[in-house]
Amino acid sequence: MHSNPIEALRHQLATLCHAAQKGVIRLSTPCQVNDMMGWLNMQSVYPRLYWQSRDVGAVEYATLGAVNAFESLAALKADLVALNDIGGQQPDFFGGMAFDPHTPGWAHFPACYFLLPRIELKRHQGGATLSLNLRFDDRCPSAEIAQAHACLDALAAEQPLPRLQPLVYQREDRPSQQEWAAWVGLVTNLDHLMRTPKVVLSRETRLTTPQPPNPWALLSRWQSGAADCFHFGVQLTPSEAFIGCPPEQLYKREGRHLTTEALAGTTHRGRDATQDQALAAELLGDKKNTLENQCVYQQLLTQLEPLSSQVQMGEAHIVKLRSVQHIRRLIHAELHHSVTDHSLLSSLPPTPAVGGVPRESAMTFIRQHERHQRGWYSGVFGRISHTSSDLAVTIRCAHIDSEMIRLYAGAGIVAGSQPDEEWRELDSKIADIMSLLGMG
Ligand SMILES: C=C(O[C@@H]1C=C(C(=O)O)C=C[C@H]1O)C(=O)O
Ligand SMILES: [Mg+2]
Repeated sequence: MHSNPIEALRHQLATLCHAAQKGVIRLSTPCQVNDMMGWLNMQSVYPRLYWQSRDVGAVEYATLGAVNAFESLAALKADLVALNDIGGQQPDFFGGMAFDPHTPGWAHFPACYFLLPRIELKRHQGGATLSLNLRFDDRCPSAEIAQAHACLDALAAEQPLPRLQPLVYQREDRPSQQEWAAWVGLVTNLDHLMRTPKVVLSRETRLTTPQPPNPWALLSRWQSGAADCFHFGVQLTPSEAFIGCPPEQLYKREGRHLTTEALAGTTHRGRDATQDQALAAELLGDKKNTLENQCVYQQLLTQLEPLSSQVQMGEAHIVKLRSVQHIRRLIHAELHHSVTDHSLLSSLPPTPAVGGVPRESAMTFIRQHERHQRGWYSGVFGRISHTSSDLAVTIRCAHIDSEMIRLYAGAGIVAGSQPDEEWRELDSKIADIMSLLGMG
């Protein structure tokens, strides 16, 4: 990126008459960028965050710093209401949530964390825009302006991402395959199935390595092979990153209109088109996989019913990803006027795509058995604003720190689940990222 956009923002900031300002002020300028992650990787301001939704040609966001950060949905909601009362442009908030706020998660990841970025680089079909957010509330306005100046001064030029090197690592799975088989046995025990028809069990795969890869270089490669997925990355601090390419939407809200989906039920990809289609047809007709999907849509319909004036569900169809295929059903709803992102995020996650049915007894099983910390795996990540919100379920993801990469995968255990098949399903869910790590 050239220095002119930064100059342009400096100029706007210098001529801003802050005495007359209230709420969030956004200064923007057009700019040029080649590689959003190549830009992000060079910056020294944290948090560094990347988000791109799943739709074709979806806007890409790369953000730096935080004007505000919220560690509870209630605090975020209060702020959205306050800003809307002031009027004017309504900003985007970015962030995520852990799978289970009631168990200890990852050390530096709060159970809920959404931020209003200081700097936002946005790439859309027509080009790119660099924006600077300022906030005029009870804080000292001149300190706010000084901080904004300091942030602009810290911006560095984009550079190509480093090359990925083939990774040398030691692998350790938690649970082991043997423990996994025992858990699947417990969940598929008839008595247990009567009370808890589905539990999504998960595995943490630790890859210990002397030199972990650059998370942005890895995400960039991963993204290029995962076109039909969401793409996200976040570094709250320099030493840790959480990245992923999830195929699953938690929900998208445009005004009162909500779109969500039941994505569950899995098979692998075929060797050729004929085998691939045969596997897809088999998946759609399979009893165990149909049940996995049904558990998800039934629960979503039940939860949306009191929040909506109308709920509709589409036909079951197949989603083909690089290494797996899934069953999906889309759901549309018209939300009642009182329903906010706070209400949606308080009721929908964790969906039975990552938790189970009934939710509480599935969670109890998971809390009693899983010894790894899921943290933000199988949680939520995305963008929230007054007018529209867009959130993914954080599956197909990796946590990277200075010593290891942690990969996560889960599988819905229902009547008919076989331990070895479900274990293989876990492996196919991490196959994309494993091949990138091996290849360098
Ligand atoms: C839990 C994950 O995926 C979920 C489980 C699936 C299944 O068991 O068939 C399929 C998609 C998701 O609902 C994961 O990828 O980690
Ligand atoms: Mg499954």
